[in-house]
Amino acid sequence: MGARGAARGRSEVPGVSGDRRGGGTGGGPRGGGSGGHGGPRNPGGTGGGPRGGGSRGHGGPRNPGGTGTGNGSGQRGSGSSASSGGARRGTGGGWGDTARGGGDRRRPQERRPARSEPRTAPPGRTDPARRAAFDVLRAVADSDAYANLVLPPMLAERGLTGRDAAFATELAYGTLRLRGRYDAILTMASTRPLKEIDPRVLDALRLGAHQLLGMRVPPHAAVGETVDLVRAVAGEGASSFANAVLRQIGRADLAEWERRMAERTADPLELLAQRTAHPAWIARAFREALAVESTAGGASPAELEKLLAADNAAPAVTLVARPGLVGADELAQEEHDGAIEPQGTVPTAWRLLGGAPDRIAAVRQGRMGVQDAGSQVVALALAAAPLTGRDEQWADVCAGPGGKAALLGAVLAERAEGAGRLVAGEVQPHRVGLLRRSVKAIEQAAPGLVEVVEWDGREVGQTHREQFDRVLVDAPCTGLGALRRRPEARWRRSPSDIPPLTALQRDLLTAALDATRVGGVVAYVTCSPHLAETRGVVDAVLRKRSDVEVVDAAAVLAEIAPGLTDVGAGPYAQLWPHRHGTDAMFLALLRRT
Ligand SMILES: C[S@@+](CC[C@H](N)C(=O)[O-])C[C@H]1O[C@@H](n2cnc3c(N)ncnc32)[C@H](O)[C@@H]1O
Repeated sequence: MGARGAARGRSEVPGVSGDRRGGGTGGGPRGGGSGGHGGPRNPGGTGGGPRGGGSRGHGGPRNPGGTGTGNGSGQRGSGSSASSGGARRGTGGGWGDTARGGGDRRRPQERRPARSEPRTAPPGRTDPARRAAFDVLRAVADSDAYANLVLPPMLAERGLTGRDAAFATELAYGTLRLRGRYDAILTMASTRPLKEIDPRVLDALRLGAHQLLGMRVPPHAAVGETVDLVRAVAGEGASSFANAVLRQIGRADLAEWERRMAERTADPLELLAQRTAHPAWIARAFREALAVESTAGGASPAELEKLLAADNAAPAVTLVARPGLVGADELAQEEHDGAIEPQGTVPTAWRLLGGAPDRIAAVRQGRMGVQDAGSQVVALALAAAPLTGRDEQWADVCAGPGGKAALLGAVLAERAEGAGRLVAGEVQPHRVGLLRRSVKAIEQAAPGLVEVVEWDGREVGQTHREQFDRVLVDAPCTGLGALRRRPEARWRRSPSDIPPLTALQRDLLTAALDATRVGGVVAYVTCSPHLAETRGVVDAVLRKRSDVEVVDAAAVLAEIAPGLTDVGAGPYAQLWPHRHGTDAMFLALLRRT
């Protein structure tokens, strides 16, 4: 298991008491998000904080790279600022002084504190929204916190709502997401190497850069407020330095900074990675995966750019209507009321049209849930893969927090008419708790159908030898396919995370195959397109076995979601945010022979 899997305890951030455990994933990578692509209750993976308000409408014209500056990563959609988004766009379409309201309009040098003031002012001395964004960045850096778990409780505890909450959310998430781009610009604008800058000052500079280049905050406000923040957290000397650097950044627009980046960076991939704010190793891994998974015989640079840009845009909130638990009439009524619309390609998927998901009764009751459409369709594919003989004993080997288990349970309840059993196992105790909550509605509709267990999935081959007809391995992975949901995730990962994860993934897949009866089907799923975690794992396991055949995943997907085309070269399927509007889910379907 990876290093970040462990529980992370309570927040030490001032004014935050939220749980930022993130959950880890065994492989830890996805943290709170790990069930991200699956979990109806997955706070980390589904974005947090006000949605909509900040995300739409302020990336715009100043962002020619097209990478957007979407705010929250989306799936949760608290709705608290959904309506404020339009208002915030206001006259200039940016986050101007007028939109922010209040605040000291004097020039930075006119706002120097009196000599008697302490060098480090207490929180609250600065603009509260900017201070909140700053504290989130510090929590991410210092305590390995997950931004989308830290920010919402911080906003609540500090009484930041509406526009201020949306501003803080966009500022924190946008800065975290685009950190690589801003660091490249800061390197050019600063007289000091970044590694010699006080980390607190560097985070504030990143926030300032995002206001200047990504949020269309008027330069005097972006610079002045950030300099105040630096003064409050690091003292007068640091504030002069910050003032000089931010003024330098404000002298050029993003297009000009990108032109300067291009002058300094010879490697086109590294330049693209910088412009789209991705670590170069991730951009390279995506390029390789696109090349292998492309039916057109190799990915074009333009397609890679689209993929990287898609990571920087907040995804729409997608809901799952769990079969048998939500009727067509009820869905039609919600659609008629303007609450949802069909997602378009995945039959169970619905797009939330604003507000918080729990405004919908079926969501409150667990009959619907928040779940990426890609997560839905891979679970549906396991349920639809052709199979002869008995079809009532199913298992989900890595089930927490339970998004896919709930969908599988609903399908099985409909299909098996009382005879079915879904064993949903998870290794982390607190995720077992989340899993129990996720399947509650299934339990009510079909008592006894779902059995939730705490287990190490690597052992199911021995403990449940050849018992199951269908088995899901939704493996712990790097989560590189869901970066759009987790602002800081791309900077946390490193290539060294891959080997321990792939070892775990191979073990889990091997165990799942051993736990499947002859003729039964296993779905191996990751929300990462990294070839080492996808084909690499499946091929390595298949090389060691002669009792497995590959089922054409694209053909199964074509049956259940005909609109979902271009899913790769086969026999596996790879979904992509820029092609399918889903997380980058990988699916392999394997039959025991
Ligand atoms: C990708 S998540 C699963 C998401 C889930 N299927 C859903 O849709 O909500 C992977 C899960 O595997 C769990 N895990 C990691 N190592 C495991 C192991 N050895 N046995 C069982 N579960 C494990 C992690 O704790 C994590 O909850």
